[in-house]
Amino acid sequence: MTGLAVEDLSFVRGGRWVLEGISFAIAGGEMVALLGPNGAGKTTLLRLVLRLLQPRSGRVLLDGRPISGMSRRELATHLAYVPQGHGVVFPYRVRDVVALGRLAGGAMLAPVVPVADREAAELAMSRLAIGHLADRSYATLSGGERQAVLIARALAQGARLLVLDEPETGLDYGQQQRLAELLRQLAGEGYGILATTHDPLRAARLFSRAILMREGRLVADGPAAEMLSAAAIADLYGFNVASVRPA
Ligand SMILES: Nc1ncnc2c1ncn2[C@@H]1O[C@H](COP(=O)(O)OP(=O)(O)OP(=O)(O)O)[C@@H](O)[C@H]1O
Repeated sequence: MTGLAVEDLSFVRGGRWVLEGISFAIAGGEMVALLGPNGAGKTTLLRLVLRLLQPRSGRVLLDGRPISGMSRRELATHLAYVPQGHGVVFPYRVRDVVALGRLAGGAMLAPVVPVADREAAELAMSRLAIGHLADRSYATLSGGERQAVLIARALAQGARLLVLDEPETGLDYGQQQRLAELLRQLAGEGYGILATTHDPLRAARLFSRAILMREGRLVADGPAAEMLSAAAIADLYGFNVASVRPA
């Protein structure tokens, strides 16, 4: 199948099963939220999908091919990662950070960035409406601006599956709305989207599907509005349903 498939994935860390028997698939056009309490294994799962960790058993496939047999370059043509914007910060110009997305796809480090790569970077910046930031230092940007730059970098990469780690963290309300609109548009164009989030009420509105994890296991997978009912949220995070306010 096209898209991402995770098959019976398990991972052991320090003699402890951190993930067990995780299976799901994401097709182009799907917007999938990954939720679960702290320590549920969400980051570990993303790192396995990105091949930054090796599973104890099971496998990850992209467009039907196991990622274990792909070169880094091939992997980057299928899948782009948007980390949290407040990680390590380099004092590069924004246009150079976005152009780095092209390097992931195998463009050569050259004194002059090839025209096609420069154009892909410019297109991605205009898509995110950050052209005015092109010559600013990434280190001086706000959290929301950094998030937009990292998404532009992922789009410049050309991959059709986007994996985002808590993309709304640190964004104000307006920026959250703009991010939501952009993700919807991308899904409408056939991008597959997998994002971790700690906000089930927003996830229920924004995402078409939700995957819920607890203690290293997948406990539910289905339409977001259905999976993230007040009762389901209370059960997942372990508190009284009466304290969940409607969205
Ligand atoms: N580097 C590490 N060394 C040892 N244990 C780790 C390490 N990273 C994560 N863990 C443990 O693995 C388990 C899964 O962690 P993971 O970070 O995947 O969870 P998470 O769902 O992403 O949590 P959070 O919502 O807090 O980010 C947890 O029990 C965590 O303590």
